[in-house]
Parts: sequence; C-alpha cells; structure tokens
Amino acid sequence: MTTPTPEAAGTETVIAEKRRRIDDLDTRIIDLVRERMTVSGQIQHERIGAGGRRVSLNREMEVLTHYSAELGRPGTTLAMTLLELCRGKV
Ligand SMILES: C=C(O[C@@H]1C=C(C(=O)O)C=C[C@H]1O)C(=O)O
Repeated sequence: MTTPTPEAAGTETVIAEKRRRIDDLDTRIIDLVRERMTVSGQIQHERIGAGGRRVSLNREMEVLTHYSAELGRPGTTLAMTLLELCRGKV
C-alpha cells in the first residue's frame, strides 16, 4: 500500500469526522422516532378506549401534507414510513 498524500489524509479525516456526526444525528433521529411511536400509540389507545378507530385518515393527510410541504415527494414517503411505524399497516 502506498502512503496517502497529505491532502488525501486530510480528506479521510474530514469524512470520518462528518460520518461520526451523521451517526450521532441518526441516533437522535431514531430516538425521536421512538418517542413519536410512543405518543402516537397513546393517542390511538385513548381513541380506541373511547370506542373510536385506531386510524384517523384526516389526521394522516395533515401529517403527509406537512412532510411533503417541507421535503417534497420523498417527504411523503418518509411520512408514510413513520405512520406505518406508529400505527402498523392499514
Ligand atoms: C396518533 C394518531 O393516531 C393515528 C396515528 C397517526 C400518527 O402517528 O401521526 C395519525 C393518525 C392516526 O392514524 C392521531 O390521530 O393523531
């Protein structure tokens, strides 16, 4: 193996540092998703206990609109994944 140039070594360091930051962000995002799942489950439990349904399509449209307004079409996909995590498959 050849020794990397100082420039390449610097690039590798920057990438390694940024990847650690991304790993930290992903850990926090996963924690937030778990928190969302807990709160969503509490709402569903409350509604079902009052004789309602687990799913509220009107509310899900609001969530999908929020994500698509902020993040475009991939935001809709992300919101659908979050909804499935929070209330299961419909
Ligand atoms: C949490 C709720 O219940 C369900 C889960 C939702 C969610 O996780 O955002 C949205 C609508 C419902 O299908 C709610 O009605 O707010």
